[in-house]
Amino acid sequence: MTNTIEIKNLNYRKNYRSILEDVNLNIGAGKTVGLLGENGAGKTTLMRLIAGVAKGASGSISIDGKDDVSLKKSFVSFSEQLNGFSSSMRIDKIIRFYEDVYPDFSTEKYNQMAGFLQIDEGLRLSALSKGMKEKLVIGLTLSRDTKVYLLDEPFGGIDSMSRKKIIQSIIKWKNDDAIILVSDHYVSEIASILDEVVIIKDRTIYTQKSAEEIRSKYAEGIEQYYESVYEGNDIDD
Ligand SMILES: Nc1ncnc2c1ncn2[C@@H]1O[C@H](COP(=O)(O)OP(=O)(O)OP(=O)(O)O)[C@@H](O)[C@H]1O
Repeated sequence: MTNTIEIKNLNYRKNYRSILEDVNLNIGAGKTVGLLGENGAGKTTLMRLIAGVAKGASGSISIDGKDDVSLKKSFVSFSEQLNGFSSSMRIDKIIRFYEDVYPDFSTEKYNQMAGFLQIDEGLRLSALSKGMKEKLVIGLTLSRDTKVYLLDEPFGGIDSMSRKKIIQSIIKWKNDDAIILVSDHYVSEIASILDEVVIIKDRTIYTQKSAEEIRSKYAEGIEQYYESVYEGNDIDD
């Protein structure tokens, strides 16, 4: 199988501080991967680098063998927060913007998700709660047809019923060969759909393991494994 995301010797500094060091990571086509790490570990930074939003790293990040920033925009759908939009903008205008900017954006797919996201398109951004904004970001991100979806801590403010529905829709709509990388501090709800787990610790990729391997070693599953890594007592080969 081809490696759809291939990261080699990636180093990134910001304001004279090292943020990521010697990151090497391969993610195969079709995988749903949990990117875990404590606050400030570098999850968002790594996603911004993969999406081509953050620049200035050394090393390489290629998607389907191509390391070209302009192509990344068409290959990667990244759940950026809606900071670029004015808070007085109406949701329907934001959706029209996505339709114009991303030729792969499917309004039909968005409308299907909107059924359970229950976001009134007539509202202005400023009228949305934290959880409603997060739902909108997820809906917009997943409604594109791309090779890679990056969901950065997507569920923080979302109630558990909606989380479950969103997770079901991820399974339903994901193309077989698309990659989903989803970051979080804890994983209990998404654990069931993960094929692999990647943990960032000490500015680098501490481990990448298949979810199956973790489940076979840890009775309580991925959450327990993640905690044991951070407590420094993971059972390893
Ligand atoms: N614009 C910036 N300028 C300087 N340092 C930054 C900037 N953005 C992030 N950092 C630093 O980079 C490190 C990684 O931050 P990042 O946001 O990628 O972590 P994270 O794992 O996503 O954290 P969280 O779970 O809290 O969102 C942190 O130490 C943070 O202070």
